[in-house]
Amino acid sequence: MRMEHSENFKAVLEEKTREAESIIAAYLPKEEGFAKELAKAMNYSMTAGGKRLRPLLLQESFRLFGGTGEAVKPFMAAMEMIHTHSLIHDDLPAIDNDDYRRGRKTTHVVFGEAVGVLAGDALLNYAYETAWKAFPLEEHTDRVVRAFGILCQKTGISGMLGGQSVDVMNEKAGHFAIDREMLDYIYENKTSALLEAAMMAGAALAGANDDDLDALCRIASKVGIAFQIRDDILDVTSTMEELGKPVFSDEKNEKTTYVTLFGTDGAEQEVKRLTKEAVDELKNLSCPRDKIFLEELFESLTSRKK
Ligand SMILES: CC(C)=CCC/C(C)=C/COP(=O)(O)OP(=O)(O)O
Ligand SMILES: C=C(C)CCOP(=O)(O)OP(=O)(O)O
Repeated sequence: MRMEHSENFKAVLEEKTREAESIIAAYLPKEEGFAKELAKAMNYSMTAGGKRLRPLLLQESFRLFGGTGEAVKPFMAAMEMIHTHSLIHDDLPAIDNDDYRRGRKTTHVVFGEAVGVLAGDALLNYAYETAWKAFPLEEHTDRVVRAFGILCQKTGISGMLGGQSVDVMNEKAGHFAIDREMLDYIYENKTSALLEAAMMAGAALAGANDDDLDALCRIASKVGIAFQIRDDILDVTSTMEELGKPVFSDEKNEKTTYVTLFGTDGAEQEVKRLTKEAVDELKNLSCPRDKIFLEELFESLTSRKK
């Protein structure tokens, strides 16, 4: 049976999301000068809302390992910039060709395709420029170096971009052309890699050791795959009003997903199994602070309605 979320969890989540929003807002590029249109396009999607999951995970694992200080803030903003870059590019005509995201017309629809491509690129680059601002904020600069390396590695060919490149092949292949091993590679990389980056970078900034980082990587990997499978399920069961993005997008692009391979019930079973494994491993993780919020967050994410 799924855990019912406490009223307290909902209130704490809202408060933490609001805090993440204000931290992100403080690092957005200024809309001025000749490149004003580019900054506007970058900020258009960054300010459209969204769950702010990756900054929340980063902040929470920083807290779990007793992190203090300000260096976590630019990293939180950087995580959301990387994620938002990925959404802007994912929606482009050359990839999913979707017109709505976060309840608004997509960036390329509003600003044109060229500015859409550039806004995605600029956000990815600005993410590193932003994370770099953590150096003067933390006296243990080795921690910042480590977190920075994690961000770079999990975003590129050995992470998100590697996964997305195979997902693009998936789109061209038609239903059932992709087997489970390849699908797991796609989900592990296009989706889990950023959750892993968030949890590992947060813990690295707090001074966690290699074993802790490995454990967080395994946990975030499972949560990420479950999160992506839930996204597949919502694509065929929810509505555009609820999600703020088009439904049946996977079908339109003839993508193989957990739903096409195993049906909605089979996909649900996988979400439950992965969530349980992630929560169990989190319970076994030894860290100085309580893990209750994170456990409830995992449960809420994988059973989410949007
Ligand atoms: C570098 C790029 C472009 C990365 C994209 C990463 C990603 C997880 C996109 C969303 O996947 P999706 O297409 O399954 O989800 P949605 O339903 O949100 O479009
Ligand atoms: C990985 C996937 C499924 C892309 C959407 O991510 P989110 O569902 O976290 O999107 P926002 O809330 O940030 O808009």
